[in-house]
Amino acid sequence: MSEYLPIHPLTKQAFLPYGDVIEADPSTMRLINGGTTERYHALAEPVVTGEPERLIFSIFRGKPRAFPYALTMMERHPHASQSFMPLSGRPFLVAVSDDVDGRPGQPKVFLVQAHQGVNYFPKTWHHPLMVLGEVSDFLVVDRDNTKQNLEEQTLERPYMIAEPTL
Ligand SMILES: NC(=O)N[C@@H](O)C(=O)O
Ligand code: NI
Repeated sequence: MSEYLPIHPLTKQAFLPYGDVIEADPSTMRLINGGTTERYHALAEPVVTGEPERLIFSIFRGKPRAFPYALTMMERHPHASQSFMPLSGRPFLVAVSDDVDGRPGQPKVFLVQAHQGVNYFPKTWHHPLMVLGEVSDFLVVDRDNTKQNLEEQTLERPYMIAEPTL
């Protein structure tokens, strides 16, 4: 029987080794436009290395995952960050791993609230988008020419995720 992984709330601190949390953090807020707009400044920094140094915006329309869900693989993007910001007002799941001699270690699972997004650092092992409940759209910033920026690895053993209580 595969091990069930706990689902953690997403916090900046907990996600620090893996990427940025994109949310309206009051400590980053600056009033602009004559006080009519709150700018939550520099929440994450998209990065790209290696030709073509081209970051693009895309929309991912993801289908919901069925639970209990088996994590059997992880991926990473060596040459760029990758960010996901929910557009459909629903939470989603992310799973990330430390790198262990070039392979993904045991995944950590986080519940991302509808007002939060994530920006994976380059080379962060993560599972492809995991949507909850209904088809959901996400604004994605990552590197063009994804085929040369994708490394996938099967996990040494599968891990299970139970359906999160929202
Ligand atoms: N392959 C692709 O564009 N998507 C994945 O990178 C993902 O993290 O969902
Ligand atoms: Ni990815």
